[in-house]
Amino acid sequence: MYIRQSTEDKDISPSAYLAPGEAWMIIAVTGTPGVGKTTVSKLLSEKLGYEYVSVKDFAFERGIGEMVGEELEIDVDELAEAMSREFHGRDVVIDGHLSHFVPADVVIVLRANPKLVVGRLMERGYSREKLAENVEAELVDVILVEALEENENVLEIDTTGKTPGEVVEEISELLERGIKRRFGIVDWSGVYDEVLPYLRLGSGRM
Ligand SMILES: Nc1ncnc2c1ncn2[C@@H]1O[C@H](COP(=O)(O)OP(=O)(O)O)[C@@H](O)[C@H]1O
Repeated sequence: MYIRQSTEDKDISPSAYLAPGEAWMIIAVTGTPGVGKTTVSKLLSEKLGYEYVSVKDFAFERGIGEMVGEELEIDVDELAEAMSREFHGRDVVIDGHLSHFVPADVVIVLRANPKLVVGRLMERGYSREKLAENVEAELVDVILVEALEENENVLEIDTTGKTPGEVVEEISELLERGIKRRFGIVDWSGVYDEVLPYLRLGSGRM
């Protein structure tokens, strides 16, 4: 199991997100599929008056990546380059589980109890394998760890038991307070047994 680092909660002024002279802000919203990225990103962009951009649509429209079966496999370097170029000088909320690979002023990592992720992905008709892959990823903090490797400014938000509006309020408040880095706020080890039947090791295929 992933060994959690201690929570950091640093108070820094809001302007610390932006380099001197920059008046725009790029916010990346990432997380495991099903945690609520699209719902929260759209609401957040409305509240802030920012543009909303979906990584998937952006990549598809510009021919970044290639179709593998029914899925678009996105080249993250190409994505990061194209987004940096296009979003220079614009206020944007980027929605997608690859958004943390794009240069952003802050990365919001949404988290949700893996039990919720199971329910939402089953509803979407995910295959057993894709379901397992994603529930495991949420359980052991895969996206959070990647985001921390990619960006200094990472805010982890637990959406469990909250409405999308409450999540957006929490994000706005952290941004207003100028909090640049906060993580280590969830621990899913307690629900491991309950989601075990949905994991790859639970199906004897490890
Ligand atoms: N606090 C919350 N934040 C975001 N989504 C939530 C929340 N509570 C329930 N939901 C629901 O969870 C689902 C998340 O779907 P979606 O936003 O498409 O996730 P993702 O983009 O991460 O795959 C939606 O049906 C949404 O209404």
